[in-house]
Amino acid sequence: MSAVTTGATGTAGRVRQRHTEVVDVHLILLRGREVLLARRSGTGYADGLLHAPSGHLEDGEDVRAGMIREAAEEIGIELAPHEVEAVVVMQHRSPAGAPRIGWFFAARLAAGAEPVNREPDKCSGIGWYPLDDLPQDMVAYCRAGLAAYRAGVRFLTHLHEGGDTIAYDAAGPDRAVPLAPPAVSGSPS
Ligand SMILES: Nc1nc2c([nH]c(=O)n2[C@H]2C[C@H](O)[C@@H](COP(=O)(O)OP(=O)(O)OP(=O)(O)O)O2)c(=O)[nH]1
Repeated sequence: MSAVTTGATGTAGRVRQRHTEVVDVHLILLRGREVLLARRSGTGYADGLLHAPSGHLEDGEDVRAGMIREAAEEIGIELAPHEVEAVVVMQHRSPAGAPRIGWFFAARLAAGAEPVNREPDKCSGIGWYPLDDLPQDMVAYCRAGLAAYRAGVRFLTHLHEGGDTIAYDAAGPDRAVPLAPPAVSGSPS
């Protein structure tokens, strides 16, 4: 059996470009019914907006290891593998960007642990916000990811169209499209 390579010629002689996507990971760190959010600053993407602690997967990294690495790098929280649970997978796209695969992991703040802003050059501050009453000044897809988590929706797309804003806009179109019924009805514990 021959290997299929990017740019392989299809049966009709058409060159099929294999699609690739960046993978990013997002932490839903919970303290009771509050979630930790970080205000982006000086990064060139979504600056001024609240976002979950997050980052890009590195080459060869598994998604859970990437989440654990980002949590330590960005907020100084050391998580064991059994402490993080994959809760939402979302294909998302910025208004001017390419689609990405975003994984969201939930974790509970351990007793005695205290997150700190480890990347003040990229983040102007971190804080706790009510999961049931999320702030408006957020990255829209991230807010949709948290709302999906609350609703028990595990899989969704959130694909902006040109002209949308990266920021959540309560009056704008809702780009969240669930791909399966909620796994659990009601709020997660
Ligand atoms: N930097 C960047 N992040 C984006 C874009 N679109 C988009 O959804 N994101 C998301 C993915 C991640 O959740 C988050 C990026 O976090 P980050 O800038 O802290 O990434 P990182 O820690 O991996 O750092 P780096 O790879 O950029 O050096 O924002 C984009 O165009 N640029």
